[in-house]
Amino acid sequence: EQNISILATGGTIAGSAETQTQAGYTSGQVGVETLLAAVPQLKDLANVSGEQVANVGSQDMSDEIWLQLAARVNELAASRKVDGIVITHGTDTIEETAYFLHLVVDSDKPVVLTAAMRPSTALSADGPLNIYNAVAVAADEDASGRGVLVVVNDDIHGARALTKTNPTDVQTFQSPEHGLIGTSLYGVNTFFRTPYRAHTEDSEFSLKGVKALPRVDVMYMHASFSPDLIDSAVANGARGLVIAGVGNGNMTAAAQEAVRRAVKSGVVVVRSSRVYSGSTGRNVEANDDELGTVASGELNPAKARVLLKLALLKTSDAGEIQELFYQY
Ligand SMILES: NC(=O)C[C@H](N)C(=O)O
Repeated sequence: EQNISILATGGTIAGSAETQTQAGYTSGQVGVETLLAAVPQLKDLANVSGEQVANVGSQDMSDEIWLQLAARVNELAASRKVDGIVITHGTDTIEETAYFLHLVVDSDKPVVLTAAMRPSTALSADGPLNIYNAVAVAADEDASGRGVLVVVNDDIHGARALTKTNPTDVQTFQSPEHGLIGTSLYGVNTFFRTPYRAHTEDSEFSLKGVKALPRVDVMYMHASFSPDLIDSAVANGARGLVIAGVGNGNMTAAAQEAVRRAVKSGVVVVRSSRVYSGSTGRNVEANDDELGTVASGELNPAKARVLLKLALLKTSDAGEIQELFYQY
């Protein structure tokens, strides 16, 4: 029998409300033992054990929790007694945590995140079956080597691809560029593909000796953007900035001037897009060669921020960081 460790971090999956039928609720209320007790069928899949790492709504996910979680995942994955790991998480930032772990976990054992859109107390709560499927994927040898996965609503997503698309819909997650890694139907898994970019064992990123991550801020572009926000982020210690640009990572002329100032002061600026899908290309409308900026490719602003934080642990050279954005 496979041994699966479950690390709980909070989220709606651990949320609770006063009644079964209300929209309002609080995330991160219920402990890991209660989550597991709601799915007694897990014993048919694997030998599971639970640990509470945090209990927050994932809007409060932080660098500190990421570092703690990554260290624990790497420790468990290195143990011969652990075959796979499941992490319960909020949906709001699951794509960031999943991509972070995708880059810093040094193991080919399955690491599977799961979540829910309805709190644990709701009518037709989606958490229990999601946990069941996540454990089934984590216990599946065929899941190994596919990077960090997110199992929700019968779908198996890759960490790099998935994004949340709706604030309330149970079917909120999509992988718009490359589609699903597979499906899990009542614990029966089908795999379609393996992510093609480098990850986990092949990733060059390591958190050994890292006590804190560099500050990277996201600037959301729109008509009449206030460029002083960029200067302010730099003055307050940002080492990197991600522009959530309009269209192909575009920004106002005044924002470009502020970006030039930021780059001149040694801050690395990545251009991504506020558009839901597609790729922000180098030198398309904005001239990255001339601005000294980096194009994010398919990474949305939140994920570009994750990669930039890790890249800045290695280098502040925009050219080298562009290469990392092509590779990961
Ligand atoms: N559905 C959810 O999990 C949303 C919640 N705010 C969270 O991310 O923790």
